[in-house]
Amino acid sequence: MPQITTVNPATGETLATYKAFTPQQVEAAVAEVHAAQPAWAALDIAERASRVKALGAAIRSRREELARLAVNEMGKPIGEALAEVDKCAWVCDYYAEHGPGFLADREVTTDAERSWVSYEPLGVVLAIMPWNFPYWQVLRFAAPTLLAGNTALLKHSPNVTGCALAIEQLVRDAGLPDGVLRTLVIAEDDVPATTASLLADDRVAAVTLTGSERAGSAVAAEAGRHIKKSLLELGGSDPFVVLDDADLDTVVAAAVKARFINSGQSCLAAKRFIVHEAVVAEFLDRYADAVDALTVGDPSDPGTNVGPLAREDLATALERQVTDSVAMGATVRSGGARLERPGAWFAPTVLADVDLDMPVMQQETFGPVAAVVAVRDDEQAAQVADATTYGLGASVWSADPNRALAVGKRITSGAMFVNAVVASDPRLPFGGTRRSGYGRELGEAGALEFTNARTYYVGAGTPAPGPATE
Ligand SMILES: O=CCCCC(=O)O
Repeated sequence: MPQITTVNPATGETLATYKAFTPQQVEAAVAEVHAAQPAWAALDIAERASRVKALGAAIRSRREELARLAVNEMGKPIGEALAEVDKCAWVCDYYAEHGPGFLADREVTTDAERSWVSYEPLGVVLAIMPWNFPYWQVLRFAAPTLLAGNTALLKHSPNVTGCALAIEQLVRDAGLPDGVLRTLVIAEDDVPATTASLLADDRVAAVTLTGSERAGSAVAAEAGRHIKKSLLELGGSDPFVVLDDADLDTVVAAAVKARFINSGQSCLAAKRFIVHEAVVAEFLDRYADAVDALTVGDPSDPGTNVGPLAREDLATALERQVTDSVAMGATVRSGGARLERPGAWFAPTVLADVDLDMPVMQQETFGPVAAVVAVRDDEQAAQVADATTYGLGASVWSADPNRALAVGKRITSGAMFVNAVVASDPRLPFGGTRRSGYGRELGEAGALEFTNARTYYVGAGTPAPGPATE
């Protein structure tokens, strides 16, 4: 049987080897998760909420250990790994408290004696998840989706197999019934065929995927073939627009955070910095200095700001995007190249003199690379910000929030932030438009996403219940 070997991207050293599931093991997991769903859904929602709350507590109780596992498997700096674990516990608490209200029946006045909408689970949901936030991406799906009475099959990225198995164990430790969530360990080469057969299986009702456009398109096509619901959370090339009245102290600090979180490997990181020409020179000087001051190094050291990329192929792809853009005329203001050390390292990079047709503007850059482009006015800022196939997040910075909003409203995105770094929040819906995907996670929308909004209608002419007449 194929094996999965996890590698520490900071050192290139092997961490662990896992046996991939046999087809029989996959079948057993599907059968278990399918069999568990009706009983789980039949529990009172308050009971399911208390189990989701317990999941949050289980996550908190293993905070350090979980964070270290993510550091080792995908190179996330430890401070960010701890914050990710905390956010997972928060999303469990949030849905345990608010989910029952979101999922409660809603009475609707019609011609009926009584009519209402009930939010009922779809069944088994397949979750295909990425390595970049190995816990958060799973928990933000799982907390509301399980609470709604669904069960889940998790197909995680092979490079974070340890994290994937830890999540399954946490669900067990928290006392959720067996089979509410199972992790499938699938070797990379077997993923397309296994996914296709899972989506063809009548026991699987829906799929959610966070990942690349290529994977999202293939999975959604397969789900569509079988008339199954899909949710796609794909890439992004978020604009960070700086107007000429913005406070540069605030903006420069925010621009560092917005681009270099998770060593630049985030769908909703700002990637294109669109700066008014009146302030672009000063912005660039200060931004390049701030980026040069970042500590790049051992991700297990609390002082580290930027760690390695999660895999060698990611570093190679990023290097190509940078060198091709430089060949087309971009100027390197910071970094600009791989770092010569074992592992998948790329220097925090700022590129100036960027044009719209360069790879760093046309494609998603999944690593620590910021592209800065100058614009002459608000009109051009909005146009350049919107000149992308993506539509995940966007931020606009100005001393005048109304001016920023006027620009922001002309940009297509799932989230528009003014004078704040784009970030997901359990209380607010999260998701994309255009090639960033569709569907919403988090907030009330996330609680309802994998439910059947079922209409109940009891006609006005319904005879009152009473003894049967002959
Ligand atoms: O790649 C996507 C990252 C999403 C991170 C978040 O939800 O905060």
